[in-house]
Amino acid sequence: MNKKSIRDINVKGERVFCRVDFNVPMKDGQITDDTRIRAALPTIKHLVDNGAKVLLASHLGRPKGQVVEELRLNAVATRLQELLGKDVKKADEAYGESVKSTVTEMSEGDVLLLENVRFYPGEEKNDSELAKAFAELADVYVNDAFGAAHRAHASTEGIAHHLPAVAGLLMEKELEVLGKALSNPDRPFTAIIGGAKVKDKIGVIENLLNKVDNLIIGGGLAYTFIKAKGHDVGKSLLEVDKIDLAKSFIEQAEAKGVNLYMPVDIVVADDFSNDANTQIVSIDSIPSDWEGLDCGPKSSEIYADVIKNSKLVIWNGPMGVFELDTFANGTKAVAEALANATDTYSVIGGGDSAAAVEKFNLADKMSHISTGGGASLEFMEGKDLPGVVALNDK
Ligand SMILES: Nc1ncnc2c1ncn2[C@@H]1O[C@H](COP(=O)(O)OP(=O)(O)OP(=O)(O)O)[C@@H](O)[C@H]1O
Ligand SMILES: O=C(O)[C@H](O)COP(=O)(O)O
Repeated sequence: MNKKSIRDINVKGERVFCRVDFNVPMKDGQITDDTRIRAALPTIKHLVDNGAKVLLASHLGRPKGQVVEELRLNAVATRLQELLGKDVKKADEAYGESVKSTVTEMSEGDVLLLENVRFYPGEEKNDSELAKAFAELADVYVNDAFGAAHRAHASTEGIAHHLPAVAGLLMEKELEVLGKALSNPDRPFTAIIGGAKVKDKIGVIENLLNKVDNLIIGGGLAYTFIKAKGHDVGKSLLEVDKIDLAKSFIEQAEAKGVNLYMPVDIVVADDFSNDANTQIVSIDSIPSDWEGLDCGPKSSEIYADVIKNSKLVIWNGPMGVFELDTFANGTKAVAEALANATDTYSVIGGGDSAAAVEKFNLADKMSHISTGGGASLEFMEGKDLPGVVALNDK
């Protein structure tokens, strides 16, 4: 990474404004998955152990520039305090006079969690006044929020123009793993792209077609490819306006010598529910009033074989509607193949693929699970992430 990190600077006695991504899933005021808080601990501990006064800032949800009581960071502060094993103070604002006076009273090694930065309209507008107000609280800016690095917001981008700005350890690790995969991959290199729609994955397929040896297409987007091959898809998810694009991806793969794998069989259902009637059919015989909701067992076997013979696999997007157990087998088979492939370095793009490996209790068997859904997708598309670009070069 050509950006400075907290390892390159001395933080003793410094007030550090550290942007983290504590955008954790919540239900009835309780955190249902604290992975993102755990992932930020190495950076927070580094800052604490090296005598910084640590101000943590994060968004939670999408409150759209106003205070939403359920989206306060109080539960996050409590969980962080448990995980860190030391006091974490929580401010009810993210900047301003009362926060400033709290910061004045901080000692080296103290941790203060600021309020949800998206309570302020200036955050998502990347308002320079708000960025300055955040910067006034601190001497140094650290960005450890890889999950929000694709957003050019006041606390992820704007503030970096007003303070010395470096990456945290999580940010550094994410960029290192994903960066190596895209620039200098161990081969054979396989990408597995699933999820709902072609539309959301155009950029990533385009970019990866120039880099991978194998491309596996699954999930809802596979049906547009199956249609492009000339088969009827019944009531399955189909993006009519993307059929030509799918055709061109199939042609490009051939021209570039990329092995393109699509489902050979699928699980079709007469209803989008766990109790639907289902059957396994070959892709050339999808019944007209049924919809495909998962890859079939033959497809899973082929995919598992490709995975086993790969040195590096990047996975983004589930193979079927894994949230419903009836249609989770294809996604589970891919997760299990990755878990069993001990010579394969497995990188899980965040979002639903990360949720799927958690659901199947296989998270600890993966080499790297990204904390960023949208951010890892944009990175894999080859886009610059504004929250990274704004940091100081080495
Ligand atoms: N055959 C299918 N028909 C309809 N929906 C499907 C099908 N296969 C997968 N899905 C749905 O696609 C959704 C995931 O799609 P999405 O494109 O958001 O994936 P992702 O990129 O992993 O997620 P994120 O955007 O959170 O990173 C899941 O909710 C899943 O149920
Ligand atoms: O959950 C995420 O992907 C990040 O925290 C970014 O959240 P956002 O999509 O609301 O900007």
